[in-house]
Amino acid sequence: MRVLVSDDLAQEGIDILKKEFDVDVKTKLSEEELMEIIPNYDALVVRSATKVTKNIIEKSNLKVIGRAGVGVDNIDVDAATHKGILVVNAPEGNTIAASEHTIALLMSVARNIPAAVMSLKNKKWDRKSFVGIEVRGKTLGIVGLGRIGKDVAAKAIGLGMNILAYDPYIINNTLENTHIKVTDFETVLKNSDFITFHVPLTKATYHMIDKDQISIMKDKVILINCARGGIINEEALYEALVSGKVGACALDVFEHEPPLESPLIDLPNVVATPHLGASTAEAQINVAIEVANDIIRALKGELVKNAVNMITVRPEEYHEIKPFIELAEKMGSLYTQLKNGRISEVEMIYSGKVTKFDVKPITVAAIKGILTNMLEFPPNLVNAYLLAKERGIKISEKKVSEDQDAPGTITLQVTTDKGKSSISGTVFEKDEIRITAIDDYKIDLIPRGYALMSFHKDRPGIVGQVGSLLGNNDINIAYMQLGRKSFRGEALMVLGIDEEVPEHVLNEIRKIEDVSDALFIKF
Ligand SMILES: NC(=O)C1=CN([C@@H]2O[C@H](COP(=O)(O)OP(=O)(O)OC[C@H]3O[C@@H](n4cnc5c(N)ncnc54)[C@H](O)[C@@H]3O)[C@@H](O)[C@H]2O)C=CC1
Ligand SMILES: O=C(O)C(=O)COP(=O)(O)O
Repeated sequence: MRVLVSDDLAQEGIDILKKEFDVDVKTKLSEEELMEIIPNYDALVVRSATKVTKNIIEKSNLKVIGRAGVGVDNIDVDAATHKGILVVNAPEGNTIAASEHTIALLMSVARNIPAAVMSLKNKKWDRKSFVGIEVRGKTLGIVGLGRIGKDVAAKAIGLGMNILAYDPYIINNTLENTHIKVTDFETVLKNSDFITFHVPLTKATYHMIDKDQISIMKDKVILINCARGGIINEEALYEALVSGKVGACALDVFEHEPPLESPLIDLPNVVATPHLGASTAEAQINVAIEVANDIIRALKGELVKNAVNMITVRPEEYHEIKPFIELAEKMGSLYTQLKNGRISEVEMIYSGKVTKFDVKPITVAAIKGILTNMLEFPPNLVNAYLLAKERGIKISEKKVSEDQDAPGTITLQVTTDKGKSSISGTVFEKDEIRITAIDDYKIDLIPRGYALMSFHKDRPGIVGQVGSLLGNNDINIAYMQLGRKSFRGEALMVLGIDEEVPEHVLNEIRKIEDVSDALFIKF
């Protein structure tokens, strides 16, 4: 397999990848150049410089895109998901680097360090122009209280600052640090002397700071952006810096990088660095190793650690949940081999010990199984959910009987224009998976290899007739299961078989008196 690294990646990561795959490092490629070579690769590793556009993704045969860092705003994740390409990042390796850089920027602005350095290097001994302000006792507003935001808070508390934070997605009582006051956005903007941003660039955060937001801030507020250009509207910021409403700002990131034409960097009250937040020796080694290991896992089909566009399983639960994932996929596949009709709804019902897990990956596996027989290109765990939604299929899940000591069972219930039907399954000890019911028929089917299912009226002789037809065609029966709704009523026969059943044999079975249908199933 081949891996392309298209941005600067620490050698430690490249070495890990090279042990397993052919690795090419080609940086500073244009979109056209990348589009030309991308079909040759199974994996692409980037930082923030490469823009992984829809055009590139559509031309590719990639299985995984790795981001050696946190922000994935340079990758068209939707396009990747649609194509079933896994996106992974390395979210933990550069937290400290980014938060230390934020504090460095904060102190640089507060004490005019860059301008003072330049002045002295120009052989001036000017102490008057660079009188700074102390940060102790001042209020630092933190927008985005994730990994970096929290670490900045801890460091700023150490500097004696008061912290106001805004993050609508964190649960207040999960914060260990009681010195952080979590409040609403407006309160942070109105009451902070310094405001620092640690949110990802998304539709919701794009220009979250514009003219209106700046207008309610304290006069001479100091802004720090070490997260992403685009979070602050640069035009509005420029005006506010010129008018003095914003006293000063420190920027590590810009809407268009490099921002060499940006008038912002020429302003005296702007401290600017060229996207250095993650640029420490330690962080670069961390993220390179983190992403390289996930690329290896992804290309080997193993569980990845940091999936961006796939529901993942907690590593400590992986071994327990894995057989349920396999079972659900087989149940989904069995469903579409048995039934037809336009699917409008899929409901997954969980009971017993499986309810202790986050069951989303199991639901997605069932959807994958269903879609595999319906689509020209088989879906995977990355795009199955999206593809089902695009086809108007409503997906839901519920947990019933949460007795976690009971064996875990799953029921797949599908609604189509022809009605409702269901398949149930369970996992026995030693991860033995079984299909235990199809609609009202109770069975005990091992979903592996091949099976023949015949629907017929319960009467003596049918089993023998089917058996001899198979025997005459040299098809070996491994085991047999019978399920019936009532004595001499409708019945289902399941035969585990070692060979494929050709269509003409199926037709002969269908001609047997009282047999309503016969289907060959591949697991
Ligand atoms: N300058 C640099 O070199 C670096 C920049 N970054 C940037 O920093 C960002 C944050 O990184 P982490 O803290 O590791 O990510 P994280 O995912 O741990 O934290 C992001 C936080 O933002 C919050 N958030 C999301 N939308 C929000 C909104 N609309 N309003 C308020 N809060 C919102 C989330 O709930 C989350 O707690 C990254 O997305 C990346 O863009 C990260 C590393 C280095
Ligand atoms: O990790 C992030 O989000 C960063 O912004 C770091 O970017 P970089 O890898 O240094 O181009």
